[in-house]
Amino acid sequence: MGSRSGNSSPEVSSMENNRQPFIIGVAGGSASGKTTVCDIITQQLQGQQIIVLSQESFYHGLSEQKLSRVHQYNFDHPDAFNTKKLLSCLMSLKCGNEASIPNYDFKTHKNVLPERKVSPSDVIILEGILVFHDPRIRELMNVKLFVDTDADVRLAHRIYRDTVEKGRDITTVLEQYSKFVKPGYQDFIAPTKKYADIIIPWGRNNQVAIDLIVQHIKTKMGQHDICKFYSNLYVMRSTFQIRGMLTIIRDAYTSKHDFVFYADRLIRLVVENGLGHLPFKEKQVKTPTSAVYIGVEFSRETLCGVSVIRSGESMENALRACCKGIKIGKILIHKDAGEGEQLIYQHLPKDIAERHVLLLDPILATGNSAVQAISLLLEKGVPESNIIFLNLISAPQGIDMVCKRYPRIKIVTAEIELGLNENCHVIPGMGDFGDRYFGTY
Ligand SMILES: O=P(O)(O)OC[C@H]1O[C@H](OP(=O)(O)OP(=O)(O)O)[C@H](O)[C@@H]1O
Repeated sequence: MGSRSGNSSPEVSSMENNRQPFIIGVAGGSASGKTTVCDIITQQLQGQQIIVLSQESFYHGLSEQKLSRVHQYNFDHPDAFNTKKLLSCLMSLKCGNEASIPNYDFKTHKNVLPERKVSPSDVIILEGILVFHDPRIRELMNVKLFVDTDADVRLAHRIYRDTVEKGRDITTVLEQYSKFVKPGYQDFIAPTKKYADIIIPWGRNNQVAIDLIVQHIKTKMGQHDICKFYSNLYVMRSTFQIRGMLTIIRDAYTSKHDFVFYADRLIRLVVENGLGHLPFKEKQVKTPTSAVYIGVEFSRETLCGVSVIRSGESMENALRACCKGIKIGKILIHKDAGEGEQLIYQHLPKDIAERHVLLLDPILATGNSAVQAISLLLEKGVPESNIIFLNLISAPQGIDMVCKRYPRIKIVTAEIELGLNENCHVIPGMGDFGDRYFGTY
């Protein structure tokens, strides 16, 4: 039983990873304004190659029998869509290959040939009433938006669209609405709202919501791009819990007590995540039901922590809680505007060269402190590949500096920042972490 890398993230080669597009899902009820949202996003993401796919292209063509009773056909049910085909097209584009998109004709309700050939692009926007319904499709999306429009507004849009623009008669439109559209929304579409990263309360002039969405997408795209570039950078999978905690500790008005509480919770998650990158050995145990469980075992003797004083010390408790009795060394780096960073204190385990090192510092800004700390560890004989740098937030500039200089160390972070301001402070950041955590402001 050999020792293996316990990397929990999917291993994707950087070549494959480099071609992966950024996928935005836009869901919402019929006539909710999805197309307008897609248009605005497309306009604002200038400079990117963007393709917009509509779930409607993936409607199953109707047989003659179904066509003869087309008014009885439920176009608002998940089974109306060829989800298998949609999944294969998205997978193909995600892997950097061309995809063949069906050509659904709304007049004849048939798929007509030829299919539309779509080339891989930087961004794919997939819009449709039920694009969040299938978990496999949701899983492929980098950002999920739900356009939340009041039912009466949606109905009014739909009546206008179907009568004025499509020439249908009002009685049929209303019948279809009460029989299929409304129940379809309640049964299948509204329940997918919970999967959205952002719920857009829609109105024609909702500029604030749009600005926020575009900023969020740009941030996520920045993260996506930098992750594509550096295969040794691991950004924790974002959940509402994690974003909620980050929202609290980024908020300038959060009390010291809450700051410490939520920073500790997040730090614990980052530490657990970092531990997932350590080597492990397979281990079999017998369970109380006398069954055999084939698990894994980590070797604690070959591990230590090193905190960068002072903010890094806030991460020590979490590491101790996860690894009882772990040795933790310390490094103090003094920042001097004139002379740059200087190492002024170090206390490290004597046998550090034989250990895997979890380097602790909650903020990666310019990367200067991290470079000082890492170069000391290398001087002490720690192999570069044995260093895992754990932090809460990382600026792209710091990531660039560390990853370029030390391509074999791993960085585990909860979120990537927009950048640095003129004072080299992380933006949006969370202020001076040490001051807020230790209450020294
Ligand atoms: O990537 P860099 O540009 O080097 O900046 C990151 C450093 O800045 C912060 O420490 P700070 O100087 O605020 O000291 P403190 O931890 O003592 O508060 C942080 O904890 C890092 O150590």
